[in-house]
Amino acid sequence: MIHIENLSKTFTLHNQGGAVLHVMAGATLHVGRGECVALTGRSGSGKSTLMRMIYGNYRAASGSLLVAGLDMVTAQPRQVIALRRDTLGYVSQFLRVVPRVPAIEVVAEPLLRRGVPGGQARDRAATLLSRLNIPERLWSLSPTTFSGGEQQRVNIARGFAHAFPVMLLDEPTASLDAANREVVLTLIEDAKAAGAAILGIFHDEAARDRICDRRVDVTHFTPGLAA
Ligand SMILES: Nc1ncnc2c1ncn2[C@@H]1O[C@H](COP(=O)(O)OP(=O)(O)OP(=O)(O)O)[C@@H](O)[C@H]1O
Repeated sequence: MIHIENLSKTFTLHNQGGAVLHVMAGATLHVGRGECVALTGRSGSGKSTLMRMIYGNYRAASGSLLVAGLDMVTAQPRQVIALRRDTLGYVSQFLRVVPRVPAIEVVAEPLLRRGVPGGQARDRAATLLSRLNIPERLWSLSPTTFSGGEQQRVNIARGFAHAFPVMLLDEPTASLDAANREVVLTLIEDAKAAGAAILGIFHDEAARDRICDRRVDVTHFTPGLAA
């Protein structure tokens, strides 16, 4: 579902005399259905940059990057939007909170956007919020005032509301307590069992060992650092 061949990335710093940074070269990686792959490598090796290229936030300089058959190097914005609506999910580390939107709507939104009827979407959102131990009295409130951990759990509930065939996870268990960490690991295992292709950054080594089938060390794709 994710096919990456010989991908490279440069950043041009226009505010610093046009300096060009070569941050990635020769990146090659494949993630199939029902597989979970962990990106590893030291800080600054390019894990987040690779995830952002896969999600379509950064454009690669050269090489090939296919997500569910869509070529992300040449894709049009409307194709990327459709891919993100139906096929490619991204659980970022932090919730981007829209003021005044209740938590249950935040979680239901990916389903509503796909045309799932409101009642059904909110039922699914309620199930996830319960599983992630968000007290029901908070569901009708905006997550802006929630604790850091509560916001993270709302973010995870939102990320798993629709069963995306391809998922990117950025430290999904960071700073969760043991009970909620277990819930999240089970959600990931269920998504895998349902055939999702998952790529993630997991500093939680025990979590990585439990759910990931393989590791890819991004340091091998870092110019000047490659082993
Ligand atoms: N928008 C940007 N503009 C310029 N350079 C960038 C940009 N984003 C990332 N970089 C550079 O690309 C390299 C890889 O950064 P990246 O954030 O992908 O590393 P990482 O492996 O995710 O690190 P960490 O584990 O610390 O989060 C770094 O040298 C960083 O400075």
